[in-house]
Amino acid sequence: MDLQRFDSYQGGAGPDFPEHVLHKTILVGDSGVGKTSLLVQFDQGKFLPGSFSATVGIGFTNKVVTVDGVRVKLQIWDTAGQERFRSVTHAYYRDAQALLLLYDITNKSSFDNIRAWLTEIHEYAQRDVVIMLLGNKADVSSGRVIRSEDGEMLAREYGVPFMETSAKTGMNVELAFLAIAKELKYRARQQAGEPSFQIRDYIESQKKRPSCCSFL
Ligand SMILES: Nc1nc2c(ncn2[C@@H]2O[C@H](COP(=O)(O)OP(=O)(O)OP(=O)(O)O)[C@@H](O)[C@H]2O)c(=O)[nH]1
Repeated sequence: MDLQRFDSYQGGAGPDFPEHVLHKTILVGDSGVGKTSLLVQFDQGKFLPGSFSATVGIGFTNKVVTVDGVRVKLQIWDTAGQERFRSVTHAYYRDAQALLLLYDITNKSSFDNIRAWLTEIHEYAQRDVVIMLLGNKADVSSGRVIRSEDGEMLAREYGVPFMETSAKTGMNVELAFLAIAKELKYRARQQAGEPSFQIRDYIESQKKRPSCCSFL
């Protein structure tokens, strides 16, 4: 999919947080894992089935989410997963506040490559960047080759939050971005007396698991 710059602001009433600041969030992972589809599902609430058209270059969508009555502006960058675009993508890591790292539960090499992605992220991104690991295409039961437990184990090893998502059904898609927004809001504006926000606990308490797929 060729990307253009397009804005879509949504969100309820409430004070902006912080004023006019866009929180840069980047979607990364191998080609075909579903980065564009995840963003389209989050932004437009739909899934575009059909033949796969790889992203060329990089583009962004602005989106406002309301967390705890506060509007958080996310600027979500969709990157091309193909190797030939890697050097372009690296340049965008530096000022990212959050990275959603995707693999495809039906594609083993996309999971095996997660370690290499994390090495790149640690090399090019800020040290305190929020990283979340997502096992996408959780709606596909018959083609599953990566167990949810394997995703969880890898995420635990790297100390990052994890969940499975489906850009097709929308499962956990909103939650992934909401959790990022909550974490960024918490980091920037912790109120006196406010309990500390634990992103992994939050995700555990909210996430939905695929109703099929416990066979592996
Ligand atoms: N069943 C299913 N198919 C999905 C899901 N997400 C994406 N797909 C399909 O997987 C293919 C690749 O999706 P994209 O969103 O284009 O993948 P991408 O990661 O953006 O790929 P690049 O742009 O090359 O980096 C498309 O045919 C999508 O329809 C999902 O959650 N479930």
